[in-house]
Amino acid sequence: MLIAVLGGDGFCGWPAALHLSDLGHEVVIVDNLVRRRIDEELGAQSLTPIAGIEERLAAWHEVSGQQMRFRDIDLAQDYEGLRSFLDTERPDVVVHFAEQRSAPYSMKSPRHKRYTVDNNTGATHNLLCALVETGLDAHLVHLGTMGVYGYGTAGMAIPEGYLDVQISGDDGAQVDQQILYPTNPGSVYHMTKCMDQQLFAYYAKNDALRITDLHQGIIWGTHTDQTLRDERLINRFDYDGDYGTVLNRFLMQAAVGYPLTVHGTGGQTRAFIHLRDMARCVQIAVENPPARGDRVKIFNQMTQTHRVRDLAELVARISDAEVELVPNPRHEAAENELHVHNETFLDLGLEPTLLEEGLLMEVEDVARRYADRADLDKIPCTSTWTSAQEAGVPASRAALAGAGAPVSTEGRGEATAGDRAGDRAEHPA
Ligand SMILES: O=c1ccn([C@@H]2O[C@H](COP(=O)(O)OP(=O)(O)O[C@H]3O[C@H](CS(=O)(=O)O)[C@@H](O)[C@H](O)[C@H]3O)[C@@H](O)[C@H]2O)c(=O)[nH]1
Repeated sequence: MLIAVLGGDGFCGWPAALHLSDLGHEVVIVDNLVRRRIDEELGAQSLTPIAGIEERLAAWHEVSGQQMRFRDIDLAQDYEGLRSFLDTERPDVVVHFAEQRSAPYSMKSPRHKRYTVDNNTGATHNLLCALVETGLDAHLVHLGTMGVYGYGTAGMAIPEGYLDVQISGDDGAQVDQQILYPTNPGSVYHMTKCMDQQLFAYYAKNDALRITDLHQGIIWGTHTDQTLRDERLINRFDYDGDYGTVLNRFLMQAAVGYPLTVHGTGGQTRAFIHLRDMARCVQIAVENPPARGDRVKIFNQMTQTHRVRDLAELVARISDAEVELVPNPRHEAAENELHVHNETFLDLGLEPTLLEEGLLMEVEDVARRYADRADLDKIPCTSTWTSAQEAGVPASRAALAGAGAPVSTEGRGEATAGDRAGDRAEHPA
């Protein structure tokens, strides 16, 4: 198949593009390279030394014989460029990673909030509009987030996108309905992915576009089989306070002897997935498109749930690092449980990479190897969520945790630990 990978120079986009190319697909990367410019803006570099896009493509050609192509298009700003790209190339599949993906970055200032909304919503809507205008029946696979659901669940597992509800009808009889699970974003970034969901639902209904939305958890890891084949193919490893995700940050912090920065009590429970499972999930989604006229297909793309303080304790155990509880810069529930359905990918053959298997290798191979490139001043999270928070106004606990979710601020350690990879029914945390 001819596959356009939008955002194919980024943390998930690059390894996914390599994986699809390795399978023999013809891959065209579309990217405006803005993530590299944001590195300059923040004065923070990837821990790993990433090559320029042309060098990446040349290296991949050298080691694999596959020729990936690159087009520099800003999807949010250059509708005409995007439309004409789709019209000329006529890809079978469009994988859409081309969004600003950091929650802290999206909360830094009014400029960052507006950029994130304009960029993410603009890119997604331009893409949908251009697919309709060009009459292209390409399968659109979008990288969404588990964060659309909010993280508290009222004693139930989060379904894959849709919720069965019963409401009282006009005549008093119960009416069954299936609705999109109510969104409850925790940052401006996460809010843009909620807005994406509505755009997808509308275009699937109105124009019969074929769309798959992957509700992905937090990525950990850096390598895939492909990125390991040559140092010029190495993937990004973000550790800074804006783009570094929690487990990779802990691994890096352990490698440089920096106390592990647990926000608040560390009672936040989140969904996780290894980078290489992400690439495999994208492949599975590409190979299992919805039919024309189907509703948006939604997969929960996660394999394990973990509580932040449990991750810190695990990393501390294997590395002798210290754990430090720091004030939480975010407006989020201090403690939550998280139960998630993810049967669709497991049924389609995903074999999860377990934290227990990959963790040590990640510490040794990546974090320690490139530790001398670290700038410790970039580690603290300096982006705060609200001015009310700075002024000490308490957060609305119920709203933070999710509609109707009971939130305990006293129940540290009471919830069952969430580490059941491969558990097909659900992943209690
Ligand atoms: O040093 C740190 C960094 C983070 N956290 C905590 O760890 C949790 C996760 O933070 P994160 O930065 O790892 O993840 P998040 O901001 O949610 O965003 C990341 O994970 C999302 C999936 S999910 O979290 O929504 O499932 C993706 O959509 C985003 O693109 C990706 O950047 C939060 O409770 C945060 O307060 C710490 O305790 N210490």
